Amino acid sequence: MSADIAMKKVAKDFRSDTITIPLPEMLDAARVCALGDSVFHEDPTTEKFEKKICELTGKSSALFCTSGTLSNQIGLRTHLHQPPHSILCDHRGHVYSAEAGGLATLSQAMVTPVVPSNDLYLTLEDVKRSVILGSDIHTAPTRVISLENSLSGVIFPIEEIKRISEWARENDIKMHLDGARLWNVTAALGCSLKDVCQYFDSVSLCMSKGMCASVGSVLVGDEDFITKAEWFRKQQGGGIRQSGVLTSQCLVAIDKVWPTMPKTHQQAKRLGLELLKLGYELLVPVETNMVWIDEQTINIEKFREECIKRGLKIFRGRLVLHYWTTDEAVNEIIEAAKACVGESPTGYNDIRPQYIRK
Ligand SMILES: Cc1ncc(COP(=O)(O)O)c(C=O)c1O
Ligand SMILES: C[C@@H](O)[C@H](N)C(=O)O
Repeated sequence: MSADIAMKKVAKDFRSDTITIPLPEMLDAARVCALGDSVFHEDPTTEKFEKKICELTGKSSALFCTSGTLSNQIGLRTHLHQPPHSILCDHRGHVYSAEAGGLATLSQAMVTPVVPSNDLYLTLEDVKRSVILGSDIHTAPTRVISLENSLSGVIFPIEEIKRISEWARENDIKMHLDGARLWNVTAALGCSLKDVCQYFDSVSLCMSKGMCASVGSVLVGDEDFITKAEWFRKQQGGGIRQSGVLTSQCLVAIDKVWPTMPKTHQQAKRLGLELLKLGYELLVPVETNMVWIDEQTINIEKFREECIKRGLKIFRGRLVLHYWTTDEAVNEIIEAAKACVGESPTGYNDIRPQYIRK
């Protein structure tokens, strides 16, 4: 498939930002980048990328990983030692709901999934209500609090992160952030990655979603943490060789894609507003690149049909916008929604992305 055809296809794909394709400049960079064996730390491009990520996040070490699942799971495993232990996270959290049970197998960890009382993000009060402290032999004490930012496209307020982080540190609990879309959050807030990462012992950032690289994520933390995480990466088969063909794309993404995210967010806000004008409701506010239609206010099957007619791809009520989304595609999905006005709603809301493929 030619690049032009690929770009036209992805422009109309609202299923996820995982479907994004590399920019031509990324593939050009991959073709000419310096290469070496990155298991021996001899791939100059990957060393350069990891150094750049350290500068941006304020962490002393970084580790390129081939997926967000890998970076999350080895990050959480690295914080853990001898079971019984548990991880506290949002009940919708990807580390818990969509990483194939990795916490149970690789980390032998129990999970405390918490429903946020505000339906948007966890508060310190939510955490305190569910955290497991002490050493009662009936329990698996909480060793890590794992947050996600953004989650369902919603920004986790930094003030609340600060409150949770300060309390966690007082109680000797580690903080991990699944920052798969932290690029979107910082672009929306106009803040730095450091501003958010400072409250966490480890952060996983995805390069293959809104950032458009074909593969990859990166885990950051202090030197001892990343040294141990690299061990688990190797154990899980993630020690790859000339990774410069991938990290060269990631370096271009930082310069060429990250700065365009406010435009994507504006497109999402416009789409959300037009849907509200048509009488539909949204499950969460549009704060970054996701629009969640409340499926109890739309005939989701009719909507899917109208999208297919227009060559648009969706799963269900979650609509995800990205670098390749065009204004024309946004106009077309609005027209598809318009064609459903008056149809009796039939949907239900499953807010876990991996279950919205039906
Ligand atoms: C919030 C979040 N974290 C982690 C991941 C995992 O990333 P990957 O698909 O690269 O394993 C995803 C989705 O892919 C995600 O949406
Ligand atoms: C489905 C899930 O794994 C993916 N990260 C998405 O949000 O589309």
